[in-house]
Amino acid sequence: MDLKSNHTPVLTDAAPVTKSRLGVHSSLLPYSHAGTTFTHGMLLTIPRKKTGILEDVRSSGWLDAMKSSSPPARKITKDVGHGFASSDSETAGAYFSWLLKYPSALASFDQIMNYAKGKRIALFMDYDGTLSPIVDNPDCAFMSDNMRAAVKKVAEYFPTAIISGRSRDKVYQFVGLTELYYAGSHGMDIIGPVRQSVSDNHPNCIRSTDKQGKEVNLFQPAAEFLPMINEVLNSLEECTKDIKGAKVENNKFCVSVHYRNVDEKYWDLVGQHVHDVLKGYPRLRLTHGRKVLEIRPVINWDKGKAVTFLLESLGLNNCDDVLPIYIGDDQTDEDAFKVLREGNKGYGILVSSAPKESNAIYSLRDPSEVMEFLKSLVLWKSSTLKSLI
Ligand SMILES: O=P(O)(O)OC[C@H]1O[C@H](O[C@H]2O[C@H](CO)[C@@H](O)[C@H](O)[C@H]2O)[C@H](O)[C@@H](O)[C@@H]1O
Repeated sequence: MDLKSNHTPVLTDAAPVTKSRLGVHSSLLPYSHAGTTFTHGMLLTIPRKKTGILEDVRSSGWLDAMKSSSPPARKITKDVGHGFASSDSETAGAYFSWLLKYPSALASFDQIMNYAKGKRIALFMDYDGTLSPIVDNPDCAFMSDNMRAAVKKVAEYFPTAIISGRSRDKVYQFVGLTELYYAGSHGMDIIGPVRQSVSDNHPNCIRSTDKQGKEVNLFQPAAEFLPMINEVLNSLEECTKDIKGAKVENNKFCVSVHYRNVDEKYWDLVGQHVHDVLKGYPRLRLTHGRKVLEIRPVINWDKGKAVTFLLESLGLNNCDDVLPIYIGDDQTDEDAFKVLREGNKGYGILVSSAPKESNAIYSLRDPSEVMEFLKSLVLWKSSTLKSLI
């Protein structure tokens, strides 16, 4: 099948951020959210990425989007006494104001658990920037042993899945835990438990076996794009090979073009090459991640749909006694936050050390806070279970 045609490729952010919070049931909102109004002086200016038709790199403003796509590593510095170094009090002030809108999931832990009482929690997490810190070399984004132990423990108590932009195999190599469910390629490659109703509803869902020989449902809604993705991967590798620091990553149903290690004066060149290659592939689209351009098939599927798919596979979708929690740091995670927010289903938790607009309800500053949150979930659950004995 020839998937090419002559339309203009579209440059999109993964999810437009809904500004209104009224769609969220008040019982799900932290106290400071219900009808949040920022008083004068507390207003934040949060940089938004540009969206639009992919035109010329320099004229369309998407070079700006490339520039603003990842907060500097240490924008907010911790200090033992009050949490921030005094030298950056303005940044710290902006962060604290932002926390009023996206309260810390650690500080609000009791409130979250209050809502979770009597409910079954299902946990979904992104990988890069959530379970592992952002590093310069994508091949070295290792998870710490402590984080692995925390994820392993949490998965003993709650159904847990990782939904990553990476290939499913790659994220499994990094995490190495058999007790989780994995979705790669931004949710376009999912292994979930066998459930007949799910395979009946999704034509591309087939019965398969996982690495341990266990029967599973394998769902790859973009399978037909594989030859096209491989073609684009080769072209992108070829045209960026002379740009120092550029790296093209094969994420199976998606391709990432990293420019984190490219001298800023060549970023537009990276963007222009991606643009030129994509001109011939209108059925592929481009999104911005953290110092990365992500190319993926134009299909009606994203991390939000992957969450719903996994909930269905686990027999947990549309159940009043289920509380899904999704933790992620990147633009593509917004789709998942949105699904939970709009369906009044559960909590999105944004991992960010810098203020940014999000569909999440809570926030955590960095992967170390994610680990604390996971440990707190385990403690809460084990003490709840003990109290029942
Ligand atoms: O959905 P995710 O699991 O968050 O995947 C999004 C991208 O993550 C990776 O890139 C990011 O992390 C790298 C390692 O820390 C970093 O070097 C890079 O700058 C970040 O953008 C992954 O390598 C990409 O393929 C994913 O698209």
